[in-house]
Amino acid sequence: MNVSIVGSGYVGTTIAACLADLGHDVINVEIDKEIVDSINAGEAPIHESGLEERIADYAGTNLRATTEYDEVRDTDVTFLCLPTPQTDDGSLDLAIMRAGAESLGRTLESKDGDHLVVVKSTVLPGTTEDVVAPILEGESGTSIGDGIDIAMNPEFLRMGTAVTDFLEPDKIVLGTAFDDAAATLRELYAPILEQENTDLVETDIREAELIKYANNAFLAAKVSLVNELGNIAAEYDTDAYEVLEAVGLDDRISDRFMRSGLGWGGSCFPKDVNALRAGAREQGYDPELLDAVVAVNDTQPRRLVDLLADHFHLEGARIAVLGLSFKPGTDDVRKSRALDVIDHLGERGATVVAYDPVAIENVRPDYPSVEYAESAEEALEGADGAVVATDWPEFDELSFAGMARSVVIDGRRIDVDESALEVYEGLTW
Ligand SMILES: NC(=O)c1ccc[n+]([C@@H]2O[C@H](COP(=O)([O-])OP(=O)(O)OC[C@H]3O[C@@H](n4cnc5c(N)ncnc54)[C@H](O)[C@@H]3O)[C@@H](O)[C@H]2O)c1
Ligand SMILES: O=c1ccn([C@@H]2O[C@H](COP(=O)(O)OP(=O)(O)O[C@H]3O[C@H](CO)[C@@H](O)[C@H](O)[C@H]3O)[C@@H](O)[C@H]2O)c(=O)[nH]1
Repeated sequence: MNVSIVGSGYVGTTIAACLADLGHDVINVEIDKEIVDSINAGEAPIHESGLEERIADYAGTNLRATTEYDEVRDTDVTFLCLPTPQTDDGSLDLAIMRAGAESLGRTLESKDGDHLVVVKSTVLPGTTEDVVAPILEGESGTSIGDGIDIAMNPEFLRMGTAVTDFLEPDKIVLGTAFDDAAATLRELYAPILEQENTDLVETDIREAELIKYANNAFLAAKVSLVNELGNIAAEYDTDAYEVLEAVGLDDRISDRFMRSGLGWGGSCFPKDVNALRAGAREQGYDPELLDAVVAVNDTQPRRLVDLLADHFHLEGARIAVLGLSFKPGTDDVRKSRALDVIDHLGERGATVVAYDPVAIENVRPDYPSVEYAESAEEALEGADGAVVATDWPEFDELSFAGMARSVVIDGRRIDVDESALEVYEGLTW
């Protein structure tokens, strides 16, 4: 199938490479020329396991990138993978979606033959049908259902495991209004749907939109609950990890998303939970539980810095921050909890020396006063204290020997030889 993908960020690039892997002819339409050049040169524009080799394999054959929307006309299906950020008040900002839909609609005005537009971005119920569809109709002069069809197909991949999550998902959700669109998408995803562990959910467009938010709200709430239980466990001087490992044996609860600590960050949970809260309020419902989910999450970085401050004055102290990305396996630092930790340390007058295996360059421009080290050992050298902000596997079994005082506060539960340290404290254990 000939597929175009508008927006080549974390999602657009990953799904383009994966759809090329499934044998489709794929073109990425992206306004950032650096990303376009990178893909066409066979290089991954982001750090994501399994992406580099796929882009290297398919670039120039069945995977291309361009800044020109015109090439969309040679394809049958277009996925909109554009950002849907939050506004200052937390509500969903659709400005980029609107602009992308306008460009796409104008392009489709001169297309012969049918075209399917699929919203992949995370959007609140009603957005696809009441915002995107009218723009497409207005710009193209073609009615939905009569030349252009529209569908909503939310994406559940995670950063760090994006390629395998896309190729081996638990479920594929297809929100459609017309049978033809569902049939086209079933054909596109056929190799994935043939897998035993992938469920197909066929539903209406608005339900598909809400499934994505409900999914993320559930997972974010689970981590916040686990963090609240962890905070309580620490007050009782008990180990939350032991407690929650036992709780997770109940298959109604499951052992996944049970890691307590610094909380959730990233480009999705924060903005999606906020958009759902704002959307609910707009609909006249007060989402008290989701408000609490965010409130618990917001307290964790400060709690971690408070634990450090119990051992010495932070004013003038040299603190190593291990990990900057919002989770291991990615260079994405959007809403990373590590940045909140750095902010709190800065407010209390500490000097921060930070290390991350891949994310430093994404932090440096916004945090010029932070010192950056080339290894964890270098960051720890001479430091008065250290905090673990991201659970990169390379931090397991790390030597803290070079520290001036080995006071280590762990926000992520890495493997540490506690006996070699003056102080080792976990945020929730
Ligand atoms: N990142 C994830 O893990 C993830 C997972 C599932 C769903 N989502 C959702 O997918 C959507 C995209 O997320 P992302 O993380 O890939 O965003 P991103 O910011 O990484 O990428 C978006 C890309 O779109 C490009 N762009 C902006 N305007 C454009 C235009 N008019 N035409 C063409 N390209 C344009 C940008 O330059 C950027 O490269 C969001 O709605 C997000 O919530 C993200
Ligand atoms: O037990 C856990 C699990 C996760 N986290 C944190 O939660 C955040 C999110 O982690 P994760 O969900 O693994 O990464 P994302 O890439 O943000 O993926 C989420 O957001 C995506 C974008 O919407 C969805 O597609 C995915 O299904 C959803 O898991 C990170 O800061 C993690 O450190 C914890 O603190 N404890």
